[in-house]
Parts: sequence; structure tokens; C-alpha cells
Amino acid sequence: MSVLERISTPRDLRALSEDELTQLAAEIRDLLIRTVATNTGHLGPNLGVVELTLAIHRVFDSPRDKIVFDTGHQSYVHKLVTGRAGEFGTLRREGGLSGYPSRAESEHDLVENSHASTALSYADGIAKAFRIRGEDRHTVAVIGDGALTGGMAWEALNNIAIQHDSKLVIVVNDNGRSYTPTIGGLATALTSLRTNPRYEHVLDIVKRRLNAVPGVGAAAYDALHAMKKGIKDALAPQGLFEDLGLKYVGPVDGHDRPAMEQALAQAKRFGGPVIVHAITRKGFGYDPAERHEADQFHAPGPFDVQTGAEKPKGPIWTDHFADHVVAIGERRPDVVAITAAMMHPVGLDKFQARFPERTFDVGIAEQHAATSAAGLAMGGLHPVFAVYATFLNRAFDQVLMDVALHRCGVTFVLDRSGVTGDDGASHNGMWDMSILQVVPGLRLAAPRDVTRMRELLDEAVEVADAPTVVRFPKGPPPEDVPAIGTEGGCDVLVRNGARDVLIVSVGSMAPIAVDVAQRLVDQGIGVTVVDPRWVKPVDPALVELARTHTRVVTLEDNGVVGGVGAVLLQTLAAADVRTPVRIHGIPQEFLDHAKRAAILERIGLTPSAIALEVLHDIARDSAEPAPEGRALLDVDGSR
Ligand SMILES: Cc1ncc(C[n+]2csc(CCOP(=O)(O)OP(=O)(O)O)c2C)c(N)n1
Ligand SMILES: CC(=O)[C@@H](O)[C@H](O)COP(=O)(O)O
Ligand SMILES: [Mg+2]
Repeated sequence: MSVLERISTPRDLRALSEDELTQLAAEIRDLLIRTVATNTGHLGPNLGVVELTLAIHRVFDSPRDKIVFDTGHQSYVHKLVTGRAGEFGTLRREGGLSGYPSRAESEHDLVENSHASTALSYADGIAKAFRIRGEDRHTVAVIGDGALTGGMAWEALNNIAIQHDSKLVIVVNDNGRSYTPTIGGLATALTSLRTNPRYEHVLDIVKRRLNAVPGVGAAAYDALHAMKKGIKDALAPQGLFEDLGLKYVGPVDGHDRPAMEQALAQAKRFGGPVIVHAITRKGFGYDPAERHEADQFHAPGPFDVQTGAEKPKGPIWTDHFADHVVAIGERRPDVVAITAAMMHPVGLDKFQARFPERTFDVGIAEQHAATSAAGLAMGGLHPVFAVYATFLNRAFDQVLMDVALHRCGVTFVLDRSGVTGDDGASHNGMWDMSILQVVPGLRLAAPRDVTRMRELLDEAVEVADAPTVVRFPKGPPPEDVPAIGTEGGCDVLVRNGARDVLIVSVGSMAPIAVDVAQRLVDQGIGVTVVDPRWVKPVDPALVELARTHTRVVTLEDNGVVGGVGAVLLQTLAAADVRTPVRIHGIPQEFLDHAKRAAILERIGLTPSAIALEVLHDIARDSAEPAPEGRALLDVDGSR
């Protein structure tokens, strides 16, 4: 039996010998590598926190003590030692373990949100609650150096610093990277704490002198080395954390589990808020990850365990954006690019290579990115802020009051819009076409294919007096979906028969819309399919086009509440157009992790489900007996 198989709760860790703990760490690394190689997931971050997580669970008493993981992508080790090792093979599989903490999975899990920089705020609140309730319980927050570049983390630290009796231990997991090396003054400050030359110099002097003392010298040096933090405190510049009034312990070698346990135990005894600064390496213990230049296997696709070679994959939407934004940059010297710590994932790496002085990585700081973009526009440039759709949520006020209010020409490129799937509820880009609807002057485009993406990006960067948004989904784009004409201010994709049904297809829904149209035409129903391209504002010509049809069906890879369909319905009503509208989109709920295709199937965003719905509506309105689903269309779409 492996050591890991003997661990069903964290308390089992306390009975292990040093050798067993070393063996356990090796077993965990092996399991992480083999599982992520097939299931995908965050290998680099989790390899970096094996010893750190074991130390936390040996010093603290989860679930009585609460452990919060910032972003949550580095919680696999936590899952393995909290009773889920046996089902770890289901990682990121539908119905299996989530790639992030999950309250449904375990009482040891608390925060499911994968948006970074939130852990310290949760922890501040939990620690205050324990104090007010008179409960002698600790709260531990694990936050990466990248997540520390998010403004919310500093809002929390500002408050935590004055909560002198909050039993709160903040473990800064400092591996020097987000995907790429962490940027900014904070990274510099952390590095100075990590590598203070005065501290190293003094330690060398002490080591030489002590080792010169026969017998006792070496032992004394070892004792001193184990207390190296003390020297550090004495010599290190007043660290930024201590300047805030926070107790600081470290830096500690995050892969030296005994040293981590000693530092955590010291922090626990303190009884107030304290920072434990752990120095780790992303991908530690797996050479292909440690050597992986781009992001140290932050979130690799499937890969070969022996070589680390990732299975080749075809181009995704992002790759096409990456090429086209460079072309825009070539012809538009005023265009600059911004990323929030995701240069490669959002496709700005080529732009950065070509125009390094016009590319800005602001850290995990989407709010700053948006308002800084407004500043760049005020300064006469045209910024393109490329960001995952879900992460723009946190910069809504900045888009509204800093960009749109001042009519700044900023282009937001929202990658991973719509259902993303694998990364769970907080990663789906399902809110942008709802929340951005309320931003006065903002123009929103949803390209249906790569050709339209290029065209719409070109149009977007021409707009100098309002924010523009171009959004596209995760994964490979469809083949181009050509237009057969224009009508209602839209591209016409299908025009067949009478004007029974107008399908308004938004962005990536085009292939589905065309398939739905064919199924309806097969049933003798006349269909027009249009793609508005710019979905905000609604073109008045589209309103008139709707007026000439018997019914309207809208399809969008966005929440149905407040989305494109809802706004079209509202616009038709305001124009006294009484054509009934059926809105198809993502139900306004948090979607459990699964593959995108499986989720689209489950929520009915498939050609057969949509076609059936239309047939039902037609039958209902014509008072004919509702068609039996399978009689007309089998669920799989066969007739
Ligand atoms: C608000 C937000 N923006 C971007 C991301 C994407 N993201 C996921 S992990 C990560 C890097 C996190 O770096 P760090 O906190 O240092 O953790 P590490 O991966 O190094 O362990 C980023 C940018 C996110 N999860 N949340
Ligand atoms: C944790 C996080 O926010 C990202 O690393 C996320 O995993 C994005 O995944 P994709 O880049 O595969 O969409
Ligand atoms: Mg990091």
C-alpha cells in the first residue's frame, strides 16, 4: 500500500515519519504528473506546492481551521490529502473532481471562485468571524505572487494589518511567476526579500567562523541556518509587509517541508495576522515543467509523461487574433496592447515580440488595465486590452465610468467568451453580453468566424470615441460561414422560403443556426438566418426585418438574462413590433465543469433541441397538435 493510500484525512499526515512524508511527496508528484498528462489541468502550480500543502495540513487542523486557496488552481495536493486521492483520476472530468476547490466535494474546500486575488478578503472575513464568535480557530490563506498583483489583495492587506488579534496566516507562495515572470514593483520587492545580499554575506561570514570552531562549530551553524529568518529580519530592509504593520516570517524554502512547518508553527503561535513568505518553483520535481520556458506547465494540454511533449493541437481563435493584431499594429502605430498577466493565453505574445514598447503586462489587475487603457486613449493612443471574458467582469465599473463615460476609444478583445467548460462555473464567459449592454455608447461585436473576426477587429480599432468589444469563444474556430447577402443591417446566412422564422444568430452560434434552418426548411418552414456582427447597439433595420417575420429566434453563447436576445425583445417592444421572440442561450446558473460540447448539449444549445423548440412554438400557435419530438426529429437530429 502506498503512503497516499493511508491518508484519508489531513490528521493522518501527523502520524507519518520523515521518510514516509518524503515518500508521500514523491507519490503525490507522480500522481499529479500522470493524471494531468491525460486529464489536463494546472500541473506547474501544483507541483510547486506539494511540501507547502503538506506542511499546512500538518500544522493546522482543517476543516476546523479554514484554508483558502487563491484562484484555487493549486489545490490538487490539498484534495489528495483530504480524502480524494482515490477519485483523482476523475479530475476535470464531467461529474468528477473539479480542478478547483468544490464545497460539494469536501468540507475542507471553501472558495470555488477561480478569479484571482480574492483569498485575503475571504480570509479577513473568516478570521473576523472566528474572533467575534470567540472561536479559537485559524484561517490560512495561500496566495501566489501573481495573485498578489491584484488590487483586491492590497485592499485586504490594508484591513488585515489592523486586525491585530485575527488568527490569520497568509502563505505567500512566491514562485516568481504568474504564467510568465510576475511583473511590477511587488515582484521586485519580493525578490529583494528573497535575495537580500547583506543577509547572504553575513550568513557566509558566520558559517566560515563557526565551521572553524572544532566540534561545536558545524552544529551551531546548522542551528543558526535553521533560524536564518532571524538574520533575515535583522538585515533585510523593512519589507513591504512589515511596513504595513504585518508580522513577516521568511523567506522560507517552500520545498523544505520541515522548515515550512517550523515557520507555520511560529506563525500560528503569533496569534495575529502574519505573512509566511515561501519560496517555491513552479513545476518543481518534473524537469519538463521546470524547463518549460513559456509558463512552466501552468495549464498544459495532454502531454507525454516521459518527454513532457504536449500533444499537437490545431489553431484556436486566439492564434488568429494573435496574427491579426500584429497586422493592425503594423499599420497603426497608435495601437498598443494590454494583458493582465496572460500574454500568451490571450494571444499578445507575437505583438509583444514585434512591438515590445507598445505592449503592457499589468499583472493580474484587470481594473487597472481598463482604466489605464482609458488613460492611454486620453493620451492619444488606441489600446487593445485582450482578456478572458469572465475576468472582465471585475472591471465593469472601469469600463462604464472610466472608459465609456469619457468616450475613450478602447478595444476590449474578449477571449474565452461563452461556455468554456473545463474550468468550471467562474470561468465561463457568459456574462459579458449582458453586463456590457448597459454601458452607454459601447459597441459590441461577436464574429462568427475568423474572417469576420478580422473585419470586426479592423472596424473596432477605427472607433475613437467609444469602447468597442470583440468577443470570441475558446477553442478552434469553425470553417468560414459565408454571407449570401445583407438585410436588416446584418449578414444573411440563409434565406429560404416564406418569412416564417427569423433566426438572429450571434457570433459562434452561426453553424448551429444554419443547421437549425435546414431542419426547419425540411419541415416546410420558411427561414431567414441573419448575423448582426455588431450586436450592440441593435440596428433599427433589424427591428424592421423582425416586423416582417412571423416569429424571431435568437441564439447566443451568453446568459439569456439581459443578453442580445433580451435586448432585441425589449427593442422590438419599444418599436411596437409584436413578433414573438424565443431566446436561446445559457441559462442564468453556475455551470458545473464539463466539456463545452457536453454543456451546450445539456443546456439545449444544439440544432436538434432548438429546431424542436421552434416546431413546438409553431404548433402551439397554429393550434395543431404539438409534434412528437422523435416523430419529427430524433434527439440526435436524424429524421
Ligand atoms: C482575475 C483573474 N485574472 C486572470 C486569471 C488567470 N490566471 C489563472 S492562474 C494565473 C496566474 C496566477 O499566478 P500566481 O498567483 O502566482 O499562482 P501560481 O500559478 O504561480 O501558483 C492567472 C493570471 C484569474 N484566474 N483571475
Ligand atoms: C486558472 C486560470 O484562470 C487559467 O489558468 C485557466 O485555466 C484558463 O484556461 P485556458 O487558458 O485553458 O482557457
Ligand atoms: Mg506565482
